[in-house]
Amino acid sequence: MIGKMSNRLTTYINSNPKFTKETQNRRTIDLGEGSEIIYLPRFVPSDQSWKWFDYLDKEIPWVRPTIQVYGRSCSQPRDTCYVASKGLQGLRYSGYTPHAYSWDDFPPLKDILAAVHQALPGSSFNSLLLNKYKNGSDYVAWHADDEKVYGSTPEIASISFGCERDFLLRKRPAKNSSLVQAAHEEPPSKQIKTRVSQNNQQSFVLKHGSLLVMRGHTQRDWLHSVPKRAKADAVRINLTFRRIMED
Ligand SMILES: O=C(O)CCC(=O)C(=O)O
Ligand SMILES: [Fe+2]
Repeated sequence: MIGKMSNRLTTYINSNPKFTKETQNRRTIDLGEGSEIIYLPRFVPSDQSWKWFDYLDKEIPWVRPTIQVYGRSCSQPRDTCYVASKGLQGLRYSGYTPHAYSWDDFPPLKDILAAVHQALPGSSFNSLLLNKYKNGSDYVAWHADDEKVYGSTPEIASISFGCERDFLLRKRPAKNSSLVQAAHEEPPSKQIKTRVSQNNQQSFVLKHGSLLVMRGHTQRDWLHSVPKRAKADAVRINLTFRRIMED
C-alpha cells in the first residue's frame, strides 16, 4: 500500500511542471530564531538564464548613484535600477531615492516574477531592485534590507545571472546578546575567543540561474554582503524581488 502510494506520488511529481528537478534541489537553511534561507542552485535553466542576462545587460537603464555612507557621499560600488508596481510608497535607502520604473517598461521581468511566484506559493512581490556588478571590484557591503517599507519580516527573493559570486551572511550582535555582554565583561584576550567560537557565518556561491530567498527575521538578525573578489572577471546581474507594505 505504502509502496503504491509513493509510486503514484513519484509519477505525479515527475509529470507536474511545478515539481521540476530544480524544485527538488531546494535546500532550506534554518538560521535559528525564526530566520530562514531557501537556496535553489538551478532555478532557471542555463540557456534561459543567458537570454535574460543579455536582455537585462542591454535594456535596463543602469545607473551608479551617489549614496550616503556614515554621513559621507560616495559612488555606489555597482550599477542599479528599481522597478515597482504603481501607487506604492517610494523607496529610500542610503540617502538615495531611486526612480521607480514600471513592470511594463521591461516585459521579461514579468516572466521572471511569475517564475518566482510559482516557486514560492503564498509570496507576492511588488518591487524589484536590480544590481549589476561589472567585475570582482564591484560589491555590496555588509547591510540588512530592513527599511520600514518592507515591514517587520521582509521576504527577499534573489536571482543571479552571469559571473558566480560569494554571498555571505553574518549574525548581527543584538543589543543584549551574550556576544555583546561578553565583549563588555571579558578581558580582550577572551573577547576574541568568544567571537571566533560562534558559528555565526553562512556563505553561498550564487550560481548562474540560482534563486536565494531570505525570510522571517533574517533582515532583523543577520547582515549580508557580496564582497570584492579579485578573481571574478565578468559581469553579474542580480535581481532582488521584495514586497512593499501597502497602507
Ligand atoms: O547581489 C546580491 O546578491 C545581493 C544584493 C543585495 O543584497 C541588495 O540589493 O540588497
Ligand atoms: Fe541586500
